[in-house]
Amino acid sequence: MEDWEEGTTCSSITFTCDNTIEGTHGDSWNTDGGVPDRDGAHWNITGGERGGFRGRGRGFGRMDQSEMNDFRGGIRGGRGRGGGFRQDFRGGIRGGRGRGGGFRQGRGESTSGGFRGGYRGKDEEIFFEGNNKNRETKDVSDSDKPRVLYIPPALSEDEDSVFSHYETGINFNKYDDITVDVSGPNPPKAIMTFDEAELCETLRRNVSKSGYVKPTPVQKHGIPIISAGRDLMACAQTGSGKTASFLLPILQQLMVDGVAASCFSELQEPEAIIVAPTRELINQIYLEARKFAFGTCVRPVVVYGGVSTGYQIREILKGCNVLCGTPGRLLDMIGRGKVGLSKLRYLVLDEADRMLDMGFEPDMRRLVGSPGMPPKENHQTLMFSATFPEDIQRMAADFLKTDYLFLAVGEVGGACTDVEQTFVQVTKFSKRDQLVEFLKTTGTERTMVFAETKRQADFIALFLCQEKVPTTSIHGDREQPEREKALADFRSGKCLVLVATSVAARGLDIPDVQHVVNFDLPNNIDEYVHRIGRTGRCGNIGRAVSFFDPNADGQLARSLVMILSKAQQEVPSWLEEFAFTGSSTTGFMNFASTDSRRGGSFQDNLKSQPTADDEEWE
Ligand SMILES: Nc1ncnc2c1ncn2[C@@H]1O[C@H](COP(=O)(O)OP(=O)(O)OP(=O)(O)O)[C@@H](O)[C@H]1O
Repeated sequence: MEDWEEGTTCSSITFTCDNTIEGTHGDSWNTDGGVPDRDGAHWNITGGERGGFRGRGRGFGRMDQSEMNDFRGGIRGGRGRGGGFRQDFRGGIRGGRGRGGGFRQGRGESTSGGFRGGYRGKDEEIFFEGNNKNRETKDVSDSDKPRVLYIPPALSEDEDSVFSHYETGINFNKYDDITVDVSGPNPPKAIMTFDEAELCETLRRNVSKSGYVKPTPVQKHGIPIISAGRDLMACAQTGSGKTASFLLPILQQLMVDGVAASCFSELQEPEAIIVAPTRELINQIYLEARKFAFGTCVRPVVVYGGVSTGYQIREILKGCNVLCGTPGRLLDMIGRGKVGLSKLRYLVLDEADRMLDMGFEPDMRRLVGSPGMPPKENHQTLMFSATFPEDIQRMAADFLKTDYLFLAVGEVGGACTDVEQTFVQVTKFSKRDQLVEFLKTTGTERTMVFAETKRQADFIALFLCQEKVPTTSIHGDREQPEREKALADFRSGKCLVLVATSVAARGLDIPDVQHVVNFDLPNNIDEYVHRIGRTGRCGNIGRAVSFFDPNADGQLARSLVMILSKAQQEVPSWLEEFAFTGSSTTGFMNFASTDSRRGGSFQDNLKSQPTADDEEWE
């Protein structure tokens, strides 16, 4: 058995609203007396003296407001290991997390007042432990990466499930009115219909089975640009079909060239690599690729953290033409010699501005500098996002041929105009009540609630469960099976509310999300644009409600006013006043008006704002 081969799979846990958490291995998550850590020790979560969140027997719903809102100072404890949502709804909550990456705190250290500087975890693999029998016995210093055993459930091959999709909305045809600007030398002519794309028969059929009748603007322009062999930086609003705009021309070309997956090689050399910043997003892109490639000989594969490496290697070795991955796992596969780059023809960066900001840029440089990677002149590089700050555009040019095309559909970095944005002025102590009030108005409609931190997300989820709102949560401290289950429960409607950190802000395409609530506003405007873009997708109408706390969110006010005005939405007078007379005059307006090669932007301050969280992205 090779080093990467792992035998055991783990089961998922259940996160329910009846104040219980169940592990399917029979683990109890009752924190009475503390949560066992990986060494079998217990850390105390009950001691007020040690900053403990006084948990036992105390319902979250019965906390007073200052505790709820000030829990940052009141939670302590390192992170134990073991799968499951280490939280006791009766009051306990886990604290800091002991993992290899970033600047995270070690096990057993207090999170209160701790430095949360880990931008993203590098050593992303987590040993998912259902019980002690599965525990990794390797010396931690030898491998601080505990082995991941999780294998995702097998995907259905049933056509109905492969092609399941949601309907386009009433504003789908309004996409045609959006101004499109293509800059750069000799752009090819746009197509107006999918017929003009001259797709192979199977691809054409798959497009039609996906419910696509006519292309969106980014598809009308993006497809011929990619088919013409050009490099591309494309910016189009959230939910407007960027994924198909790169998948279709890539698959089309691979099919024309007769590319077919082969399992007769220990080294797989994909023709296309697609990278995205989060596990859920790359998995979604993979599912789209699998859908469009259905019934063809082109085989997409996905690799991302939190899943058994051995399982993913076996998947790659079955044949791999289009490899979708988060950067860490992708580089790992290349480093292990399972993936070769010499046949690479397409490199796609989805959420490209995120992939090139300070969190992922080194990995992207490592990827393009990997042995065997053809020089940029010999492959196409394609970048997509709804936001493209100028400084990132300039840096992105390093990865592109000099004659790349810049495609701007509507305002670069603008919010989706189908999302009605409202703002409620709050204090940090009134947010919880405001959220409950708001959720009373949404009935059975699906809502995503964004919180600043993982702990905040847990607290809100827990609180809403106590309020009998079926809620789940997704963030970087949840193990992969939990993350996948949370998304599945939200997608299926089992949970009407998904509380999330920024890990779910970009790209996720979940049907019928009618509302987004910014319980905490993000600290940069691009993230705001992506978050509210989880609703109002593909011509559907959505609503975003943001809690604006002047004490915390002042620096965002000017950018918000700009975003609202550009989306032709009403700007609350108090927000405008605050933006231009208050303390926010140094605010960032971190979006470009156009192709950076033309100059002239709305950027007051060109610094790209990193996402200020300690989130585990990939
Ligand atoms: N031409 C089309 N006709 C009908 N539906 C489409 C079309 N193009 C895309 N869609 C659907 O629209 C939804 C949004 O597409 P997609 O996820 O690619 O958006 P996006 O632009 O990448 O968004 P984000 O910026 O949030 O990542 C998906 O469900 C997709 O299947």
